[in-house]
Amino acid sequence: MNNTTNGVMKNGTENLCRILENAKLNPENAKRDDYISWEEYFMAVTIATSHRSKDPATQVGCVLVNEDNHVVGAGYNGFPNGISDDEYPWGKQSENPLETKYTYVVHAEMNAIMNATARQLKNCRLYTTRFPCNECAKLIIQARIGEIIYLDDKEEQWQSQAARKMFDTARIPTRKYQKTGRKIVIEL
Ligand SMILES: Nc1ccn([C@H]2C[C@H](O)[C@@H](COP(=O)(O)O)O2)c(=O)n1
Ligand SMILES: [Zn+2]
Repeated sequence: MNNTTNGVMKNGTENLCRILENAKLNPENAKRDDYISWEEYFMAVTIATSHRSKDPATQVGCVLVNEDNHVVGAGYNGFPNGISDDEYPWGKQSENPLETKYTYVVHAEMNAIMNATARQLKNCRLYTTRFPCNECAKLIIQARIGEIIYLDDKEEQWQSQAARKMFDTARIPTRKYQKTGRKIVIEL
C-alpha cells in the first residue's frame, strides 16, 4: 500500500486513524483486548516460580522487576547450592535444630536477590507469594528495592511484623496484591 502523500511520509496520526478504521471494518485486524495486565503477569510468574520449591509444606516464589518492567531476578525457597535435598531435612519440628529445614533453607526473596542478573536492584519491585521475613527484609532494604507486592501475609508471625516495622521505617511501600479473579490455564 502506498504510504506517502505527495512524496511525504504520512504522519503517525493518519496511520493510526487508518489502522483503527481498518479494525472497525474488519474485526479480524484488531488486537485482542483480554490480555493479562503487567500486575497479573508478574504475580503469575511469581506463583509459577514457587512451584520449583521442594519444601513439602510451603512453597514461596519471588520475582524482581525493574523500572522497565523487565524481570531481573527470580527465586524460590530451597537449600543452598550443592546441599542435597535428599540428605537434609524438610521437617519442621525437632528438639535438635540441626534436624529442621529452618536451619538450612534459603528463602525465596534471598535467592531472587542473589540470582539477579542486574547488579543494581535500586527501585526494583519485588513480587512475592508470601510477605518477607525480618532476615529477607534486611537484604531487601540494603538492595534499595523500591516496593514489595505480596500475595499472602502471615501477620501473626513476629518475623513478618519485624519486617513490616523495618519497611515502614525505611519508607519502602508494601501492598497486598489485589486478586482480579482472572484465571490462566497452563498445560505443561
Ligand atoms: N517470606 C518467606 C517466608 C518463608 N519462606 C520459606 C522458608 C521455609 O522453606 C518455608 C516456611 O516454612 P513453614 O514454616 O511455612 O512450613 O517458606 C520463604 O522463602 N520466604
Ligand atoms: Zn525470609
